[in-house]
Amino acid sequence: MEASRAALPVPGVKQLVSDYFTLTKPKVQLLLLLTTITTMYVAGDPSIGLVAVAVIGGFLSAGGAGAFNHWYDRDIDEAMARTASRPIPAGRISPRAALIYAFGLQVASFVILTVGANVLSAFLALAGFFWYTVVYTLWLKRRSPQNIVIGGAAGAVPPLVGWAAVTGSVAPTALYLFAIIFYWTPPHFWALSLLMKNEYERVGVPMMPVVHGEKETRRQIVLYTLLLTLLTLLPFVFGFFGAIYAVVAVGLNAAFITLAIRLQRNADRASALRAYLFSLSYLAILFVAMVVDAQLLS
Ligand code: HEM
Ligand SMILES: CC(C)=CCC/C(C)=C/CC/C(C)=C/COP(=O)(O)OP(=O)(O)O
Repeated sequence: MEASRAALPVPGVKQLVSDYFTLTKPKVQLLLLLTTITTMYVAGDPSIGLVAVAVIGGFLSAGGAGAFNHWYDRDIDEAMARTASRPIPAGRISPRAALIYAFGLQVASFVILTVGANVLSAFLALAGFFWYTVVYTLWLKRRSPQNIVIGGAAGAVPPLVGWAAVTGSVAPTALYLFAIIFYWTPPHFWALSLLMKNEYERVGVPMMPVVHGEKETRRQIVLYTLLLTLLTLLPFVFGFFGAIYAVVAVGLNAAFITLAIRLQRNADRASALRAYLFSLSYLAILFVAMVVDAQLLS
């Protein structure tokens, strides 16, 4: 017993800090927070202090949700090469500590947003946390190939948090931004899921390519990219944004549709990877274009 305990690696402080940071899914957070910050400048003229509050509050909430996801999925993460070295399956953080950390981060987020911004932004972040933990992670991820369509709504919440922090309300423009991320998520994730199909199949997660096949997944990617195109041009039609947004949106959508159609025709891994990587730039550039447009119009 003593011998096996002695054989376990004892993580140093640096490793531990890095592991707790990893639980928050920091790279995904970069894009989530970009959508929060840009939305705040579309909504109005926030102080740097308010932006900092929204960034910290948003990070803690989404980070708590990410930690919860690491906690619940530790069994399947252990069985997949991509995720086996994550802090919990690798044994560097205990499941109990991760779960306490997850709720601790969400509580901190609620307090910071309530005190530093307003209670509406705090409740919206809490709703995002609930949706990602309960609706996506606990309920849908292992049950339905529609998991990321419905569950993906959590990732679309950050603009609502940003908008509410600035204005104290949720206006139609904020709902449009929510809808854009909602329709962007399926092509973003399904392109990647084509590359991870075998692993998902092995651990029994019913992602689209596992349940309906790769051909149908590629068809759905084209379909959602077309829906996303229609949606991203609507704010322009309704006069929310001007010419700069329109030009950028048309260019981005043309590129995304081209990549989606190429993926459908070529059906190879390189095309799937290209579509996934482009999806990240697509969302970042679109949201930055909104700010440039909104700032120049005002
Ligand atoms: C249910 C919805 C979503 C699912 C299932 C999903 C899934 C994934 C997966 C599996 C990865 C691969 C990288 C990894 O292993 O962590 C990834 C990468 C990424 N996702 Fe998503 N995603 C979703 C929504 C979002 C949203 C809403 C955003 C931001 C607005 C986002 C931003 C990113 C970014 C920035 C990366 C690249 C991270 C890296 O390079 O490691 N995702 N996503
Ligand atoms: C406002 C708020 C609290 C939002 C939270 C939303 C949030 C953290 C979205 C992240 C989306 C994401 C990385 C999903 C991957 O989960 P996965 O379990 O399918 O991927 P994995 O296999 O890499 O763990």
